[in-house]
Amino acid sequence: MIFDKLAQYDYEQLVFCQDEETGLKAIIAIHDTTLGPSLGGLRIWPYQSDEEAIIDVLRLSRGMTYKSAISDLNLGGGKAVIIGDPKEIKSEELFRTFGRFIEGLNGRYITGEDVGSTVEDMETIRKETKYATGVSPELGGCGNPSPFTAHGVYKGIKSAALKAFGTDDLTGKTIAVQGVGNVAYNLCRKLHEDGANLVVSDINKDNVQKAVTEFGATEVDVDAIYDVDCDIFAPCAMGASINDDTIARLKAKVVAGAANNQLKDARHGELLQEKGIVYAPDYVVNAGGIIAIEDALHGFEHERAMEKIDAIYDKVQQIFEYAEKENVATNIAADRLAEERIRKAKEA
Ligand SMILES: NC(=O)C1=CN([C@@H]2O[C@H](COP(=O)(O)OP(=O)(O)OC[C@H]3O[C@@H](n4cnc5c(N)ncnc54)[C@H](O)[C@@H]3O)[C@@H](O)[C@H]2O)C=CC1
Ligand SMILES: CC(C)CC(=O)C(=O)O
Repeated sequence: MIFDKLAQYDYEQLVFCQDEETGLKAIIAIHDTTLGPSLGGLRIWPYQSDEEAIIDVLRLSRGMTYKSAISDLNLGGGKAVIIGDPKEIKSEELFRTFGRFIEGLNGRYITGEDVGSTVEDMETIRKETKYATGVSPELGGCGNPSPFTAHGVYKGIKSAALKAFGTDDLTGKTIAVQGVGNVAYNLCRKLHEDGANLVVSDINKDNVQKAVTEFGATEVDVDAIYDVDCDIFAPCAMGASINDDTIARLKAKVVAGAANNQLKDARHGELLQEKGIVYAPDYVVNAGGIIAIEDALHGFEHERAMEKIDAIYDKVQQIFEYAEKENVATNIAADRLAEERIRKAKEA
């Protein structure tokens, strides 16, 4: 059954890591290393079952293959999950044990931050392996990738706004932001500075309060975010938030945000298109973090990284043009362009 899952999207490797003493239960998924070593963050999450964790890490690792391919990075797709509540499970020894598992893969998988993991955690893992990124500038890293991701998402939102509204000026636009964690906090600051009206939801009330106080955001209940009368919907929490139920409720003309795997299934990109909603594919607009991390692999230069992240704006336009020309939904257009790059690399 596991092999059927791996064969479905041609995953290379799935690694289960267990350590009784520290309580470590981790899974590393390596989807594709055609373009280079697999790189993707570590998610720490209290999955309800092993099955749920496997599905998440597989979906996330495949997304990383496409993200690096479309972003012109020489990296493959991988991701890791640790099963557990990040507020309870963390310890130096747990991360060091995990680091030794990564070291055992000899560079086939490089880790970084995702939901539940921090710069400090990466630095602990780094004590056991050099294949841990997103570490502080003193250690040669780019630091927390979230502000870089936020910058790319901001550029992606503007690019999608140009397509939907004929202008990328966000002044007076109402933007509903689902989840105001590390990435969305930085994103909200930029949107607020541009004069957008923010409506936010989060299961974490402290995060909501910060956005309300600092950016004048309006709070809505977690489920009510889909019904907000807004111009732009920015999913910045967990995956699969764009599905049959929510698409029917959305009033926005644009969907663009930080979350990985926003579409429950590929067909939901087509449903958005049918509804006249401009969708900026998730892995295109949220690539700022991995672009900064990749830059740091060659000696981090902030300005150079920001320039590469700025290019997300044009990349999104390029995808819209391809989608129009080929008469396909924007998520399909992005997939095809990413797959084309991988195919060419295989043939070379
Ligand atoms: N941190 C990064 O650089 C990157 C993050 N991403 C993706 O962006 C998303 C956000 O990442 P981060 O900001 O780093 O994580 P985070 O954990 O700091 O933020 C996520 C926020 O979403 C909230 N949340 C969870 N479930 C929710 C729900 N049902 N409704 C509303 N809020 C909910 C959490 O309470 C938290 O505040 C994730 O999908 C992540 O995989 C993608 C690329 C890079
Ligand atoms: C290390 C991260 C910024 C890369 C990643 O996992 C992602 O983009 O989702």
